[in-house]
Amino acid sequence: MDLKQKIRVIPDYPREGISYKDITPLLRDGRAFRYAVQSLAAECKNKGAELVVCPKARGLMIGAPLAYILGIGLVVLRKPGQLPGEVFTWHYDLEFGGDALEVHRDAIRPGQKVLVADELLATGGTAYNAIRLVEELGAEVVGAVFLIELTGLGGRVKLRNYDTISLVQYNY
Ligand SMILES: O=P(O)(O)OC[C@H]1O[C@H](OP(=O)(O)OP(=O)(O)O)[C@H](O)[C@@H]1O
Ligand SMILES: Nc1ncnc2[nH]cnc12
Repeated sequence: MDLKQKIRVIPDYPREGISYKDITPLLRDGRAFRYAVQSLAAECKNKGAELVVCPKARGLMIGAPLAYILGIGLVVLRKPGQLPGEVFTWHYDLEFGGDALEVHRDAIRPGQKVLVADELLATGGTAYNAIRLVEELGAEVVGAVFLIELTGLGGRVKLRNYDTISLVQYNY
């Protein structure tokens, strides 16, 4: 199945120069959605992962069904202030200002094998910091998995120490 046909490219959104990859048409096509997640699951089923960890909103749309198919747990990294229990906060710098990801302190255990999953890899800043957070808690990242990769933006180089998988590629 050609998944690119199910991804809508919107020029100059959310601002001029950005070529936005909109996955909502793929998500609402049941066959395409299932094919995409099953394909990702097939790529990472032999990694021995015990947990899928995904950053925030859109990562969850891929991370949750991936964890379900693999039969392993799911942990979501949230923006600060959105989790009710005791949290671990990972602060990081982005090109334009700072950001942070938060996780329940007891959600990721030392030594656990983790797949980091997101819907899109661009500069790799988000995935890299998700990985750093996971490692800070003593777990091991066995792969980074994405529905879409923007190959010209350097994400794969930033994640060069990790096995990086993507299903659909665009230059930017
Ligand atoms: O590789 P990067 O340059 O870090 O870009 C990729 C990230 O950008 C988007 O998230 P966004 O920050 O828009 O937040 P969202 O989770 O609310 O979708 C996307 O879901 C990735 O997480
Ligand atoms: N071009 C893009 N389209 C959709 N989401 C993104 N996140 C970062 N870059 C993106």
